[in-house]
Amino acid sequence: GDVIVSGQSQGLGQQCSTNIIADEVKQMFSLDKAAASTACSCGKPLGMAGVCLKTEPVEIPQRQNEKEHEFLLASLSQLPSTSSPSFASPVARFFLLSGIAELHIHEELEPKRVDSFDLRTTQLFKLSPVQAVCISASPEAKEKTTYSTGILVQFRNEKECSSFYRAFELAKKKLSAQDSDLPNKILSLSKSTFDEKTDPSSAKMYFHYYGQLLHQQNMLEDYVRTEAYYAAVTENQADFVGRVVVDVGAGSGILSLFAAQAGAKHVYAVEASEMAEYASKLIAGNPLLAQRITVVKGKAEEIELPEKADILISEPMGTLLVNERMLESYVIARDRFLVPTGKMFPTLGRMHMAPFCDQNLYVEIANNALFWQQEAFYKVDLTPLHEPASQEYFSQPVVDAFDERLLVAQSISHVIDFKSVKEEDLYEIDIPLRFICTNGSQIHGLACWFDVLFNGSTTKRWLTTAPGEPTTHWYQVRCVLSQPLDVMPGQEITGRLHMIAHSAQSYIIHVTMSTELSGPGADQGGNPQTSSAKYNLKDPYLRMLQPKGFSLAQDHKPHHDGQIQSLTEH
Ligand SMILES: C[S@@+](CC[C@H](N)C(=O)[O-])C[C@H]1O[C@@H](n2cnc3c(N)ncnc32)[C@H](O)[C@@H]1O
Repeated sequence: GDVIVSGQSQGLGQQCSTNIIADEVKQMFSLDKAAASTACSCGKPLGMAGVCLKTEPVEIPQRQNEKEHEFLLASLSQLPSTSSPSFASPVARFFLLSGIAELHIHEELEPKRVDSFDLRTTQLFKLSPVQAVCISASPEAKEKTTYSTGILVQFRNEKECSSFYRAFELAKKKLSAQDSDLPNKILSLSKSTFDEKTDPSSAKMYFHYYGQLLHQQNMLEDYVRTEAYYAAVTENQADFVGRVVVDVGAGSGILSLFAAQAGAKHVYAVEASEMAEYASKLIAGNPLLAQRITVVKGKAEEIELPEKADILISEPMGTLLVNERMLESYVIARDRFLVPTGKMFPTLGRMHMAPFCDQNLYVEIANNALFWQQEAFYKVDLTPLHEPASQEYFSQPVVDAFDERLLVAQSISHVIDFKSVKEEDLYEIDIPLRFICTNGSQIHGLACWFDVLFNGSTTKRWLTTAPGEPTTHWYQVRCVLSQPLDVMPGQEITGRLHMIAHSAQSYIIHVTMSTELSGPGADQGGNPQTSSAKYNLKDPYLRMLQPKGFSLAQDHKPHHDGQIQSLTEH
């Protein structure tokens, strides 16, 4: 599914402490890699605040009622500071006692002088694979909800950084478990990967959207989508019979119900929004299946389940496959819950790209900015804002269903294998482009769409959002260039699609396309040209012709009678 919301949320109340910490971190450091280039006297590269720290993880044997994880550190100092390190040979120790979880820092040979951080109000931010900053609320600052104590940690390598990070998360998790009084072993951690990388107001708006039945209905009524899932599950019953299933982002619970219909032993329907309540209601209303489904309200990154899953089912796709950044939650759920030999439905996704020619679209976008060309708008000259307005319009990815005949080259694709992709791989997606133009025309930009594969043991099934196929609620996406390119038949176009994830659960997209001098068409007079642009996938231009564009797909009737409609097979 996809949430297409533009603009900022209003009146979402007070920011949570996570945001306050994140803001303070941003104020304390410019998070610019170039700033961290100098070296410490010990020869290690320095962090942005000039701290170098070595760690040697040492597991301390468990004592009665006490668990400790200890790290030997090379050096460490407080932030913000340019002063020399506050400890010459510091040791970091995670101290856990009933109801207390603290990070203790002390001098290696002088254990009595301890700086302690209460883990309830302490956050660890990874700045890079070998660098982290630890920010804590000082007691007097707590009332003012500001965070003032910080240490910057530079690790010798990724492994040591990860092991410190894991010990930190473990200590917080243990604290949470101690505090938690929830039944069914369901506990929420104080802070998760999701919270760390997501702007709270974006998350609030996102889960509010999915908490509404009308938006779940919107997805259920996309029969191309729903039929594809139904068919993939039903045709691969062997993958579900007697198996434990986790439905990641269950929404209304529809996929959990499909899995239970296919004979799953038990399904955990994990849903973070208020929709979890409705899912429980819907599932309870289907009593033959209900006894094999448990709704777990919470984020896939945070909830705990009593057993591992044999199969994950999910619909985490957004516009251009990756919008909403829910694929990351799917991958995290894989790492947390799926047995190593487990299956994922869907199993992989492909992004497809091709250059297109669409003069009408180009003129329409250019005309949107014409308003700002008025020289006497109530006697005010608006023209100084024409150029920025035009840039703004061209920075919106266009979402609509277009005629496949507008494509001027064979598409290329980029595969994301959900079974093996790392969560971090989705933070930045860099795709080299190379096309051979089939006809001479103007190129107005890059068209993109996606498909996903359900690699069942019995049947392989694709769900596609390609132009020319029945339209889905994802439509297609086009990045329009303000400077079109002229091409000859057979001419080569090269370039790059570079997508960088941001905390509002979406991506900034950079597109560069160039015509080459070489190649068969080049000798027919084409000039080398380059055009590039930047788009925010969070802020699309919704250009669907009908309010429910995917009604084009209504020839795929809802499934009522046990018959499976035939869908596109690749
Ligand atoms: C695209 S909808 C799919 C709903 C349902 N599975 C279906 O196919 O109709 C995605 C759902 O996942 C939920 N969701 C998104 N991120 C989540 C996360 N990290 N943990 C749990 N639920 C999440 C959303 O609230 C939303 O209901």
